[in-house]
Amino acid sequence: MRYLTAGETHGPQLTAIIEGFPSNVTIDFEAMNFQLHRRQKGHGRGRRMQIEKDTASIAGGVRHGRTTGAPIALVVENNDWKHWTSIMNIEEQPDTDEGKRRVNRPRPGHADLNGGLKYNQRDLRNILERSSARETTMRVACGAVARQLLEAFGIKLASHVVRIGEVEAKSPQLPIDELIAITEESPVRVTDPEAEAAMIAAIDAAKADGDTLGGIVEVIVEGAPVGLGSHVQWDRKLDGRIAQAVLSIQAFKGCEIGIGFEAAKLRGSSVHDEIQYDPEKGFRRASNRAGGFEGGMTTGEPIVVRGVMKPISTLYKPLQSVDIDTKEAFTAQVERSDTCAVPAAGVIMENVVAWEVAQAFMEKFGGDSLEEIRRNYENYLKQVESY
Ligand SMILES: Cc1cc2nc3c(=O)[nH]c(=O)nc-3n(C[C@H](O)[C@H](O)[C@H](O)COP(=O)(O)O)c2cc1C
Ligand SMILES: C=C(O[C@@H]1CC(C(=O)O)=C[C@@H](OP(=O)(O)O)[C@H]1O)C(=O)O
Repeated sequence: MRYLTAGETHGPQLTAIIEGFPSNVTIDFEAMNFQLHRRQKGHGRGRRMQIEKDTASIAGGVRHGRTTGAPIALVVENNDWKHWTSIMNIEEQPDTDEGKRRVNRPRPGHADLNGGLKYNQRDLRNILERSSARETTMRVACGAVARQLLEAFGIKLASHVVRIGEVEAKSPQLPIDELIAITEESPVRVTDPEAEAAMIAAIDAAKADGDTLGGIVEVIVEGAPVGLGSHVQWDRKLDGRIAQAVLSIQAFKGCEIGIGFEAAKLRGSSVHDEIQYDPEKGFRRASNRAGGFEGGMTTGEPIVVRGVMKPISTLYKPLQSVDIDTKEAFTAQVERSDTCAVPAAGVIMENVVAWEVAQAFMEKFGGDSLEEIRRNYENYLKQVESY
């Protein structure tokens, strides 16, 4: 199972094609679009999110509400395109820099300069348009389709914000449905009201200073069976693949599985999860500091992944840069921008993790139709139960 995305942030639309998705999965369009809606929320986003009302339409691979096994084509239209039609004109460009809204003063922290040098583009907008996190709309749409397959097997995902700037939220050990219900109501996706107020104040203060903030989000996956991923080859280790997916989200610079970096400080006896056996439930762990992984395979305990997002690179009080034409020192270009997108990024992370788990699920249980996957899955569960 794989997918590719295409499209520019201010172009007409974003597109994705999913290949290898099984047949006979009922697609809940409302649930898919709910994920896109969640991605648009969160305190600290810029004006763009008021312009867009993201909904995905399906242009292939689904008939009468069910997948057919054919590639699934997804489209999200950019409402903002109407304001950018001449600037983004695909066939001919206006002659003036102003008409093109040319970018020639690269923003430190963004893809502008590296992309301009690498692709030999003197208008850095040609880099900006594709490097923008607008692209994550399609990653969320694909993840939202993948999680419908996971849900058919009782696998659920949730996320919450752990940190924004200096403010840390209490990390609750709540049942997953409760975590989902509370975070959905919070403008910064936390369950801790004190931290919520402090995070909102920190975002507002950064905005007032023309500055930005990053943070940490945690994703939890419940219900994944033991044995997704594999120890036998480096690129089959599911924890490694999840880390790659997380680090590929724009502005993500770190990823932890379970207690992650904390493990460096502790002795083995305080890190590893002791093994127990329950005649009813089978093999279990006394704790889950490993975050649901050993040897690149799921243990059957919840998967716990954290991602670190750096502060947004575009500053309304810009940092020092260089004009690529004159080579003179100049302040970086200012584009309309978010102050903090950590809450939205948590939703993105949830959906990219969903994709990786679904892909590993497909590798393990194979099958072209939902029925075939279910047979394989149930047989495997019997094997594990009688082990
Ligand atoms: C949800 C989300 C929203 C973002 N919004 C902005 C933004 O408004 N302005 C900006 O400069 N960067 C924004 N970014 C980050 C940039 O896209 C990212 O820093 C850039 O593509 C360079 O990639 P890198 O930071 O991974 O190296 C956002 C990232 C995410 C995940
Ligand atoms: C459009 C989205 O995020 C954008 C990500 C982004 C960036 O540089 O990554 C810059 C901003 O773009 P714009 O200048 O059009 O407002 C954000 O709004 C989105 O998340 O859908």
